[in-house]
Amino acid sequence: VSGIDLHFSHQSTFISRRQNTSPSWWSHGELHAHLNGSVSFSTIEKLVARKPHLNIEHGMTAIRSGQRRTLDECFQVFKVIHQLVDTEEDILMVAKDVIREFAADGVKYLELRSTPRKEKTTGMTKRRYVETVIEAIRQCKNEGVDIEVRFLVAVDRRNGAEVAMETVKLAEDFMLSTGGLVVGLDLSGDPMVGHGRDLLPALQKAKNCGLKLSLHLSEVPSQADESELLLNIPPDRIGHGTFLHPEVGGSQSLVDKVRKHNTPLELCLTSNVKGQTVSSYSQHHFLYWYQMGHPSVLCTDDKGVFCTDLSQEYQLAASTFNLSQEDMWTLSQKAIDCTFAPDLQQQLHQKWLELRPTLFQL
Ligand SMILES: CC(C)=CCNc1ncnc2c1ncn2[C@@H]1O[C@H](COP(=O)(O)O)[C@@H](O)[C@H]1O
Ligand SMILES: [Zn+2]
Repeated sequence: VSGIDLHFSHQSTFISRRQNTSPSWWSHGELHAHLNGSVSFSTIEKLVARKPHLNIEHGMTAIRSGQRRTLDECFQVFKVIHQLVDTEEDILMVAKDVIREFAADGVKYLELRSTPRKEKTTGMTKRRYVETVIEAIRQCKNEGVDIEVRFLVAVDRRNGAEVAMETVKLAEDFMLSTGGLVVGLDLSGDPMVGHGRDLLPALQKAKNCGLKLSLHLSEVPSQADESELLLNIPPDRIGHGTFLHPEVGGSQSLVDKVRKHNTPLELCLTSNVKGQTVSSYSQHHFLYWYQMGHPSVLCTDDKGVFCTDLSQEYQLAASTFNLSQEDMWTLSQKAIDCTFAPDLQQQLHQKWLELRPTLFQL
């Protein structure tokens, strides 16, 4: 059975089971979600209706079950979505929809990340971009959506050192002015473009001013030197880390650095399989790190683009690696210790314990 077949069959199991039970599977913390990659089908439809002249169809914004794309093709998808999301109204709608959808999936703690964008044609500035996401988080809170949301400002590696430094300053301003809603900085973007050495001063500055750092590292095989360098900062979490270990062309020295600092990994099964950096679910590096007892957190990456959600990622991990409900519960519980909101951790642990009995009735 190929990974994709597995994916498909689990999706049906997941849907039929979910109809009869509480929406919460193992209680969820989502720590790696790019805002514009998380836009659902129904939100895309609303955006397309607002901008019919763009002639964008849903097939251009999502990679369905059974489909795989090269990394390059995946990054083209983000360009299409960015065309659809280019005003403050769009950002507000997209962010609120994404937050509500994670909540409906049972996610109780969400760290969203997004790259501030300036759009000349609509007058949107990077500052207004971040303010609008913060506004969406506040509105959801006021509307009683049952989820805690924090925000990471993202640096797109393609834009170079100067933009990275500006983004860090913006993130620092918002960290200080939002009462703790902005908690960190993400480094993402096409891993084939740019080099982390140029971004080191900006990342270092972010760390020094108290922003937590989550860096996409070794997402492709050619990044070993960059990872050596960036792991010295050290980051507070690692996105993907697909090619860190020696068996896939990384090195023991990289693994040792990650282990020395006990740096948690954010692992996104569907994203890596559909983006073809991992050949099948069973080959995913989740197993390598999980067997080592290293902190590993299941995440969606881009739930809209990859047509998944966090429950489905947990279900995939459980069936692919033969994990029990108790294992999954522990995995979900340990994710709490990896969040960038230490002020919430005690409260989240309490919430997870309260939800536990309902989860084991499945
Ligand atoms: C192509 C592929 C397999 C994607 C998954 N892996 C990724 N690797 C690096 N950066 C990413 C990935 N997914 C999303 N992003 C970043 O998130 C952005 C979209 O969300 P946003 O506009 O920042 O709100 C993309 O433009 C890109 O900068
Ligand atoms: Zn990512």
